[in-house]
This record gives sequence, C-alpha cells and structure tokens, in this order.
Amino acid sequence: MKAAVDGGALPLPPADLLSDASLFIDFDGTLVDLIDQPDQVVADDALIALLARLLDRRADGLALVSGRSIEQLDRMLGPIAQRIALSGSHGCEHRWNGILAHPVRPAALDDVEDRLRGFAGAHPGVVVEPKSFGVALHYRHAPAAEIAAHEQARLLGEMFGLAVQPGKMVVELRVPGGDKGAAVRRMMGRPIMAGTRPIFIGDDWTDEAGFQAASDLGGFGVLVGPLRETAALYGLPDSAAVRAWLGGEGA
Ligand SMILES: O=P(O)(O)OC[C@H]1O[C@H](O[C@H]2O[C@H](CO)[C@@H](O)[C@H](O)[C@H]2O)[C@H](O)[C@@H](O)[C@@H]1O
Repeated sequence: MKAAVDGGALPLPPADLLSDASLFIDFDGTLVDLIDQPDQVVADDALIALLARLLDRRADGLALVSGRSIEQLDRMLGPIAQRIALSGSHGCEHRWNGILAHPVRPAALDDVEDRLRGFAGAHPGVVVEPKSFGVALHYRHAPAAEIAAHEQARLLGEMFGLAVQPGKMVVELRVPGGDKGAAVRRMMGRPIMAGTRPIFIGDDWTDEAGFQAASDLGGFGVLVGPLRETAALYGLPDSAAVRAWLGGEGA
C-alpha cells in the first residue's frame, strides 16, 4: 500500500490503459459527487449517456460495484441498470444477465432500524437510510455525533451479529461477509471477463479491497480524490475527471 504524501498526488491514468480492460466503478463519490442527502442523489442524463457509450464499446466489460443496494442503483439509474453487471450492498449481492444473487435479509435489521431511528431522534441532523441488506446512519449533517454513531453501530453489530461498515460520514450495519474485492474476483471469474485487465475506480476506504483485487488480478486501482494511503496506482481528482477520463477512452 502506498503511504499518503502531503500535497502529493498519484499519476493520472493513461487513456490507452482502458483497452482490453474490464471496468469496475464505484458510484457515490466516483460517478456522482457526494451531497448532503443520500436519497437525493440522481444519475443525470450525462452520466446515463456515458454509461451507454461504455456499454456500446465494452458490453460485458463494465460493472458498477457499490455500497448502495441493487434496488437503490436500479431506482437511481433507471432502465440502463439492467444492462450493467452490478454488485451492490458492499459486495453482498450481484446481478448480471438478469440473474440476481443475494443473501437472506436478517430479520434483526428491522429492529436495528428502529433503534437507529431512536438514535437519530436524539441527535438532530443524523439521517437513517434503510437498505436491502443493511441500515446506514449518516452524520454528514451532524459531525459531532460521529463518535456516538460509531459506538452505537458497534454495540448493535455485536448484539445482532451484523457487520459494521464505516464509510464517508456514515456507518452501516449490514449482512456480514463480502466486500468490493470479493465482488471483483467473482465478476472476473466470468468467462466474459477472462483475460481482461481489471480497473477499479473508487473514492472511499471500502474501495481499497477493490483496488487490491484489481492489482492482484493484473490490473490496477484509480483513487478518486485526495491522496491517502492506498492500494491504487493512479489517481483522479473528482467525479468530473472520472467522467472525462472514461469518456475520452481510446482518445
Ligand atoms: O460504494 P458507493 O457507491 O460509494 O456507496 C457508498 C455509500 O454511498 C452513499 O453515502 C455516501 O453518499 C451520500 C450521498 O452523496 C453522502 O451523503 C454520504 O455522506 C456518503 O457516505 C449511500 O448513502 C450509502 O448507502 C452507500 O453505502
């Protein structure tokens, strides 16, 4: 793993590395900017057009790998989501060619959601996001609640046997098992991706497992955002740069 260097930056990924590659792309913070309210994120027309162009050029060599559930990705992306290989819920669920594989939703998640709503009620600004296989507690609007939110998540994780998944200004209780690295390995096992070089593009700590898997399988990671300790080889500053790089492929 590369150490963070103050003021430094990873090299920009060369466009010609996109040929013969399979693309694994994170969603929030990578294809769309982070915003305050998780349920107000939209996949804009330019993004849908970019995904359509990528599908035209590489068909089965495109995958989205997100902490969002597949149900959320479907809602945000609309019909094009059915044409893209998807890994949702931090590597816990997958869908390609119309076939969905997912774990059993733990009944405890309903109880956990109630308890997290109680926590949010006592911490103004904290937002609860129910998901297919988890419940997220967002404190972007209430940064002072960070430590208490993580402690609450730790306690509930222990109590109900759920995984605690930290992210950017969020902590989530979710089905244990799976991560973005496992998702990359699983998808790269498909004959359609055999022999291609995996490129994983992401911004969050959860994307590090994806960077590592891509690197282990002969490809590389692209870190979006400021330099930090990372397994990524290249860097891009923000989602606009990601879109520009993807859009200019082959240029
Ligand atoms: O793996 P990703 O596709 O990056 O999803 C990770 C989480 O993204 C969302 O939360 C993040 O984006 C929100 C909207 O911009 C932002 O308000 C929040 O602070 C970020 O953590 C999503 O809500 C989560 O469910 C995903 O796990």
